[in-house]
Amino acid sequence: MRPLRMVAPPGPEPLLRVRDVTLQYRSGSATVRATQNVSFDVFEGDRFVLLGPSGCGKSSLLKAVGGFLAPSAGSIELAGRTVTQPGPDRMAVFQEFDQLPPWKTVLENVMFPLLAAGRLPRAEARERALHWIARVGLTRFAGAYPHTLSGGMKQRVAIARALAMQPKVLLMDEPFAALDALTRRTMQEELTKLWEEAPFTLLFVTHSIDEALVVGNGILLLSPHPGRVRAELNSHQFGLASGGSAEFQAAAQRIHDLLFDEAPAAPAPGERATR
Ligand SMILES: Nc1ncnc2c1ncn2[C@@H]1O[C@H](COP(=O)(O)OP(=O)(O)OP(=O)(O)O)[C@@H](O)[C@H]1O
Repeated sequence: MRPLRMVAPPGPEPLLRVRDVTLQYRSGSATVRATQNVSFDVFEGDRFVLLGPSGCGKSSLLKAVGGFLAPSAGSIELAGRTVTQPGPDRMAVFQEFDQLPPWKTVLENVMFPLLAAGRLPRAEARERALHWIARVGLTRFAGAYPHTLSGGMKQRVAIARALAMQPKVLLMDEPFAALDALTRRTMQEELTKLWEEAPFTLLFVTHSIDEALVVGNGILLLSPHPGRVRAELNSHQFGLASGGSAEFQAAAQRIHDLLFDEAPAAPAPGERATR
């Protein structure tokens, strides 16, 4: 299938520029190729989703943007600088609930990166952390330890901790995948609301088509292992309320077909086929 791409409007420079990135792992004498020649741009304030089947290299791409995995070919630039190592300008939220040190309270967890990065003196770090804890609705739990919180609450702490750092880009790797369906929906809603209150730039990995449509304003579809770009779609018209609509269902079906090669990919309005 030929990849589809949005017709790029002339505009500002991308904040994140990923170009022809091939990622591979070496274990002993074997080499595992995770992605091949993947390119995409993320602009400031985008909610950009990487969507694809298990093993297509979504997490590896996020790791590479995070600076934890060097491309074997291609380049990654953030704000015009080549990414070569991790940095506090890229904070990550993972799926695992144990990403919060259990011996630190919610407040201490959110303050920790601010202090470790030397961003703020303690009093200001505390004030900033309390602000973000309030933004995610956990003020009453500021003194609680992670083991006393539900999965959704732990993810909210992780989001507060990341956003308190005011990263250039927030990296989220299937952050809601381990939650029950209702909580997952609530978390998608809360994340979207946080973004609407004060937009940030998001790079979000999921293998749920519905989640991609709700969370993202742009979606990169990746082919199965090793991941190559299959299509890039605009999804800004969808919010949580549109979940059951015919338009939403049609978009979900179209993505499904593109991902699994089950229908000829006639370009939709605003898209064009490229090589
Ligand atoms: N540390 C590693 N060492 C060797 N191979 C790895 C490593 N991490 C990932 N891989 C391989 O790279 C490929 C891409 O993995 P990755 O986790 O990036 O995919 P994914 O799309 O995020 O999958 P999932 O949705 O299942 O998390 C897979 O074949 C995987 O087995």
